[in-house]
Amino acid sequence: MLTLEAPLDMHLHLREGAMLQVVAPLSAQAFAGAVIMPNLVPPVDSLERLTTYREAIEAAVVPHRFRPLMTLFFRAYDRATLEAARPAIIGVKLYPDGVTTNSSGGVSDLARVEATLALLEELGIPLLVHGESHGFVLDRETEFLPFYAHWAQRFPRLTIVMEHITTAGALALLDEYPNLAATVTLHHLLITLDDVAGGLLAPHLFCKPIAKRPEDRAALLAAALRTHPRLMFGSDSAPHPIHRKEAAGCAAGVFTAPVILPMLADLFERHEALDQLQAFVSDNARRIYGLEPPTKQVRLAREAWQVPERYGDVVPFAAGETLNWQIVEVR
Ligand SMILES: NC(=O)N[C@@H](CC(=O)O)C(=O)O
Ligand SMILES: [Zn+2]
Ligand SMILES: [Zn+2]
Repeated sequence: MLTLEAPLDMHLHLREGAMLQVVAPLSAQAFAGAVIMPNLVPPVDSLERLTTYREAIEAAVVPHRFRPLMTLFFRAYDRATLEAARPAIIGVKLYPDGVTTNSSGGVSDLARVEATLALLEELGIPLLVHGESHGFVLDRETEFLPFYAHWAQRFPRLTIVMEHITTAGALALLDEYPNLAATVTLHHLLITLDDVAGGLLAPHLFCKPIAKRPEDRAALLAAALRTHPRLMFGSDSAPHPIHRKEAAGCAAGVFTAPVILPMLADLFERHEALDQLQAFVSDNARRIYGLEPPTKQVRLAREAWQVPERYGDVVPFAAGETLNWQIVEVR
């Protein structure tokens, strides 16, 4: 038996409409809260849109106790806009233009964001970043690291979260600047590029940033298992309908929401690190963001269950596989 207090998913895509209705309850059952990504079409870039979206999420998760921690899509907002939004958001999410799903209209010139970063620093609003360049696909995260380093230095009181890191290099950067934090996904602790493209092409494992080399995975896993104090769990669960995944031109995103806590329990158990899971899935995030999540105890037991092949028209990670752990009680 394993009990987790207020697990948090610090990077989550819930979408809108029918998809929201299918996926939101899955996260809301298992987690006390989640950081909700703003890359809708059009993006969540005003307080009005954000409020409407939060209300749609709250309606979709009834009766679960679940706090959506909202983010605004990065724009060159003025001070008044950020001050008004501050009580309603956990941070502002920066996407370089076109680097990932629904990121068009993101930042096209990273040299021109600094006035906004200065405002975020002054107002105490964290900056969350999809940190990839437009370079060669395996080098994109590495090529972005100098921007993180530069901003961390230039804005020492700004909390900068490197979202879904996939490389040993990004992890190393964490130790250089105390105002950097990072999220890591479940799938990047488990798979490498070989799982995506080394055999038959696996569209349901295709995501941005793409899974990297075995040594990157090993470094990420080691940091998660010993729970690096500035590393948080963020699933980046990113559902797409099956016709967008099993297609010429496969959409990027892995849908892990239904399997996260059982698979994390299994992974941490296999590495004799179950005692570290609480810090990784909750305590670190609470400390880094200064969060007080709703109380929620999630109990898992070592009982086998089979992952469904589909949730609506979305194929989950580990579809059809039998997992060793399952959630047995939520209080
Ligand atoms: N990770 C992904 O591959 N896709 C995400 C966007 C993102 O987080 O970059 C999505 O919204 O589908
Ligand atoms: Zn991203
Ligand atoms: Zn994401």
